[in-house]
Amino acid sequence: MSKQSCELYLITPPKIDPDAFAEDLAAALDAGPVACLQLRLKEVSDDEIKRAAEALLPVCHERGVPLLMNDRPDLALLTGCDGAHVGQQDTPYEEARRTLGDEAMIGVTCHNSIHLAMEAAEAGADYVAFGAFYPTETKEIIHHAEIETLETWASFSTVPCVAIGGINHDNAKPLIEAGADFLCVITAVWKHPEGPAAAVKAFNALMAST
Ligand SMILES: Cc1ncc(COP(=O)(O)OP(=O)(O)O)c(N)n1
Ligand SMILES: Cc1ncsc1CCOP(=O)(O)O
Ligand SMILES: [Mg+2]
Repeated sequence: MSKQSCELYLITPPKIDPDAFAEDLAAALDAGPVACLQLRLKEVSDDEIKRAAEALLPVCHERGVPLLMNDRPDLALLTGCDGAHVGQQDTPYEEARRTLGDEAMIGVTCHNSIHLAMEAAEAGADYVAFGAFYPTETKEIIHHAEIETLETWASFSTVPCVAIGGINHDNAKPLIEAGADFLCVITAVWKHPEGPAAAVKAFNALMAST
């Protein structure tokens, strides 16, 4: 079967008990293809992030799923993550690349800006992320993204683009149709009423049929 053109990119819930979450994660990853997981824990100690990475790395790697560290290329290196995601206020892309080396996967937040995305892509980013597309309770949103930005990006760049922000099964289709290579999701997977595995299945069914 050929690979579908849009894939699911998961981020961890904002707060986790690493050992308990490792079980939810295993169930989610076993439910269908997931391209990548990002470990995103804000306002916790480095030790907590390291403990979480230790618990989640084997779950991801046993299933061939790369684990990216949010914000902290230094901790990505220390814990053996496969890469990092950096925002415009975080470690600059070039420094992240120097820290992690050529093989690492590094993504960059570009809000709604083709200009930022071109800078990131020219510098060597593995993907550019646009968002937030829809209202979200996960993060206070300053930058809102338009679906046309995905279309514009997809029309001329071969660097993959990620769509993020309030994405759920009911609002995802236009993002897929606009050319998003990845849908990045938190709430609609981890808080799905039927559980994360059902959510992963439903996203994959939607992406396969769009
Ligand atoms: C895939 C992806 N896209 C965007 C973000 C947001 O990054 P940033 O703007 O640095 O905000 P925080 O996530 O650090 O609060 C992301 N993490 N992942
Ligand atoms: C980290 C981040 N960056 C832009 S929106 C967002 C949160 C996405 O979470 P959710 O899928 O719960 O809306
Ligand atoms: Mg950040």
